[in-house]
Amino acid sequence: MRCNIRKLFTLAFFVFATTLVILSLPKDNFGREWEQTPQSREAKTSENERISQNPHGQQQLPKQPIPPSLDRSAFKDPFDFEVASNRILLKQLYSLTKNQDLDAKLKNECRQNVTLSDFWQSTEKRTVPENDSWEKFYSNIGSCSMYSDDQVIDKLLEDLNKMPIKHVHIMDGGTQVKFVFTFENEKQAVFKPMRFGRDYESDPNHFYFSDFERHQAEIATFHLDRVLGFRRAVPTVGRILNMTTELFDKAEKKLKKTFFYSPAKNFCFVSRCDYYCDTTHAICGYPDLKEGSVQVFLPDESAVPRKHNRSPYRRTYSKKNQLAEWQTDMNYCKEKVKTKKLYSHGRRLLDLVDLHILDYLIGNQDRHHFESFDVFTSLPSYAIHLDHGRAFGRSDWDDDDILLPLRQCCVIRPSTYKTLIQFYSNPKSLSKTLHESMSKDPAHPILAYKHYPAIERRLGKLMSYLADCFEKTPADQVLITEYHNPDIPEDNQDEEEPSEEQEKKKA
Ligand SMILES: Nc1ncnc2c1ncn2[C@@H]1O[C@H](COP(=O)(O)OP(=O)(O)OP(=O)(O)O)[C@@H](O)[C@H]1O
Ligand SMILES: [Mn+2]
Repeated sequence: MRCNIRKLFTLAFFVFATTLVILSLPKDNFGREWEQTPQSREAKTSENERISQNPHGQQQLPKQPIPPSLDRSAFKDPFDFEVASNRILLKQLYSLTKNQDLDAKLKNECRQNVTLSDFWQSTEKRTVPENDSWEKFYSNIGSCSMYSDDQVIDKLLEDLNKMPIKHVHIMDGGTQVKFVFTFENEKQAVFKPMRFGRDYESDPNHFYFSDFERHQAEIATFHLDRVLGFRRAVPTVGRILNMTTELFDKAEKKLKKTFFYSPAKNFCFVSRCDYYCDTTHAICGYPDLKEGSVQVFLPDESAVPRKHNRSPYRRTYSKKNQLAEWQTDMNYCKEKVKTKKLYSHGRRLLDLVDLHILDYLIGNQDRHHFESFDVFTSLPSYAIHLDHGRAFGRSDWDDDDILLPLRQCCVIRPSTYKTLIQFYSNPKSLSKTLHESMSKDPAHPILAYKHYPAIERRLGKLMSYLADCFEKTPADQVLITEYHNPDIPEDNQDEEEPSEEQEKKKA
């Protein structure tokens, strides 16, 4: 009897101790990480599924989700994280730039801001039509920014989102699936379809040049560009389309042929392009709805020509030689960029820095070229912010190489600096302002909320790189409205470096 009681006690003690041990064990690390970042229900299920199916292997392609704008309840508080600017860094920046009159400087940034219609009127006595929102946008293209009148842009975005579509063509050029929409008024736009949910993170084993395009990155970058005051990105809006009536029925023959019903009875297409236009990567509706980005077509190049320039900060686009010269040589800007005709005098070096600041915030490693309008003959042209389909691929990682133009050249426009420091020091953060702007899009929410803390984190690092520049270079040489290299003669100013087309013709 006594023996049995002792056994019972021992057993009870053992069970109690085991329970205590189990309770005190740390929870699965993946689970904790995911609980920390704000995100949608969609992310939790797809990511947890991915991890449980394949904890250490390659990412699998996630299922195509329903257009999130149809399921707003899935999105919780986007600002469930702390934005803390570094007071010491802020103080350091204020003190290093205390003698700089930013407002006086930024007045010189754009010496002559004219619209295309005013320019043609005064130089050629030509009147530009303004019959619809496309024509209004075209005629208001400026010599210092792509647009200035928000009402014109908002109406254009509304039309891009609502106007009935007349034809759908496969777009030539580029590498991944894109359509050209022709609307009732014969005006056009570029459509990029949604492939994955907003929470999809790029596979870390994929190169930037083989990553999937993301339609939401195009929309979000248009908004961020506007929030940052650049206004050099192409207006882009979200749109949910009916696969049958708006895409299939209006599609050209060679596109129509690629439509099919999947085993799940969803209507899908493959289209034709160089990458990911095959049955395993088919784009499917739910069951007949498809979301995508609609970006206004830039004016036809025969009327408003553009120059296509290869970026000096282009990556290698090669698996074998992965690092470009600029990624290994911190003197690259001084020796190889500031000395080039295109960058030695004028606005272009500052444009390049602005472009890379934007790219850093959005995580875009794919800046191989940039285009600029070749129409304001006597005025310097700006780099158009175009092609952001590969941005917002990772929220957990920052590629500081994207900022090398700033870190090496150490120049920045006073207006850009003013905007950045305002956002960094203000209680109304950059991500909040961006969120507010994107909320106006009919397909909102545009970004998975986990990208908001990523943007704030990157802004903090950007400010710290700026402080490094101010530490090693006098502030008045960093905050400039035009760059001029005293060692390079300025005489042949209008004889610009040949564009890529000219180089190709010569070859
Ligand atoms: N909105 C637009 N209006 C006019 N032309 C455009 C527009 N968007 C893109 N293009 C043209 O189409 C080309 C390809 O577009 P984009 O760069 O977006 O495609 P991509 O598939 O990302 O290409 P790549 O893989 O070469 O980067 C651009 O270089 C540009 O000249
Ligand atoms: Mn691209």
